[in-house]
Amino acid sequence: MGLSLSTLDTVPRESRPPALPGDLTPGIVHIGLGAFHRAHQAVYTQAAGGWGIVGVAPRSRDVLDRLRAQDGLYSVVTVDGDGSRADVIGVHCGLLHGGSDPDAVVAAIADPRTRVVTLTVTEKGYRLDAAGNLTVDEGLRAELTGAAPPLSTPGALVRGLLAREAAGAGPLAVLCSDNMRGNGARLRGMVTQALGVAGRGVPAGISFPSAMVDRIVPATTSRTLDLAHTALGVPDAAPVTAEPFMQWVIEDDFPGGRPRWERAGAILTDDVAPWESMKLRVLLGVHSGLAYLGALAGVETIDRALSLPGMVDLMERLIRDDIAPTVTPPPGVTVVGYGAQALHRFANPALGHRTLQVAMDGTQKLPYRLVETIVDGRRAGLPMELAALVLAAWMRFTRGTADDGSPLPLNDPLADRLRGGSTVDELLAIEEVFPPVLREDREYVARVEHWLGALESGGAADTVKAGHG
Ligand SMILES: NC(=O)c1ccc[n+]([C@@H]2O[C@H](COP(=O)([O-])OP(=O)(O)OC[C@H]3O[C@@H](n4cnc5c(N)ncnc54)[C@H](O)[C@@H]3O)[C@@H](O)[C@H]2O)c1
Ligand SMILES: O=P(O)(O)OC[C@@H](O)[C@@H](O)[C@H](O)[C@H](O)CO
Repeated sequence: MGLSLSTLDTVPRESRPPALPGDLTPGIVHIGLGAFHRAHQAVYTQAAGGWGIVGVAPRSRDVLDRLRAQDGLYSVVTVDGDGSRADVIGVHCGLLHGGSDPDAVVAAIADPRTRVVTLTVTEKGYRLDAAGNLTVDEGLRAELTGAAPPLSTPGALVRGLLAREAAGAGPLAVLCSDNMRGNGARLRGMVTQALGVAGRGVPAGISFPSAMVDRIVPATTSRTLDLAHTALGVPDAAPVTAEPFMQWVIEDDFPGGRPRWERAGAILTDDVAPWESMKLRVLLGVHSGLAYLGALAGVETIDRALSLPGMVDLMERLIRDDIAPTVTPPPGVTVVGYGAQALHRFANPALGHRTLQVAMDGTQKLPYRLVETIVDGRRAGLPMELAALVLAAWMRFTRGTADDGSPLPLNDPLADRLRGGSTVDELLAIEEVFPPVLREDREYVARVEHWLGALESGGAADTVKAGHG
């Protein structure tokens, strides 16, 4: 017998949730039942108390079926060098599959009890280009105009918001929990454009707060299953692993009300921007650097990439010399201190966060993690030397082989175009990723070419060890 309501009383008391899903009011519809939502927003919402989440799996049914078999229960296994603990989360009071039952998703968004819709659908799920334009093909147009079932995220949101308006179901906040620059404004832009295709405007009383979300949550592995089983005494088929650290900074704009997320330490503010740019440029810029350099060096996990000789020094210099001058931190925080904390978190050996997981979807991630940093730094007259190395590492990564010749999978929506583009200029010409000002900066292009050459001739490990081009 696995984890479920009927076995919960066999689970150690300290691991049990404070309330059961059936006791909660379904005030949130969350789209994207991935690992991050389950270890972050669900944890905050459980601690807030009273609010239940209707979880929507937009595509694959795998996690949904596992959760349904467990009455919505699963555990978060928090790991660090000192050991692990498991906490059962019991906050999902409804579970829907968007792919096979899109009408149920529309009905949930239109339900007057719903006051917040949240999303973790990865950057590509929003179907926006770098400039924030919605990519509308025939299929999406049919979804938005009601000619086809709303299977995509824009489709589900538009049909749900229109049904909600028709039902007079009241105000609502639509909250993005994905890593994206200006995520509230981008989501508002996406919904506005999508509604425009349907010939409609954004209904009154709908807000799109910005948020910065942070917790390292690697993909679940068999080790996660083992740790959860050991801690709970019963098998859990849907656990997630997470680091102890978690942070959520949210723009406090919830016209229909919200859970008391601050009970679990969330920061409610009127200005998320400094938190967001610090996280995207420092933590995620460095994360991507470790992922590409580490993958090229044949290193499987982020902590092992950080332990390559010279890597800590290189990342500290990247933060101090290249990234920090482009970031205005929130009051009371220093970028270098924040960066040191990020490096400490990345060094957690128990996370097993795979370099290839962090490396995926590079064309979606690089603009806000690295490219905008480089453009700002160059505009300020800085050399941006180590940022050029990270960019060169991504370019080298797109060639599809590690330094020892073993294949590296290129998991990216623009993969076809990347395989074709082999020179620095050809890659910098991908306008969805790079603005013209970067390829026009010939001195900088030469720097990137120089690092790419160093990576190709000497390999990533030796290039990092040397620490200079
Ligand atoms: N995992 C982390 O450490 C972490 C931390 C902070 C933020 N995030 C954010 O959360 C996102 C998801 O991370 P995760 O760890 O849950 O990944 P995951 O692979 O476990 O889940 C991805 C989710 O996105 C959905 N999805 C993927 N492509 C989609 C598409 N085209 N349309 C609609 N839905 C789509 C999937 O159905 C799934 O629910 C990340 O992309 C990031 O923006 C993750
Ligand atoms: O989740 P992704 O694929 O967008 O990015 C991978 C990681 O860089 C990211 O998830 C970080 O672990 C996370 O953002 C830390 O809060």
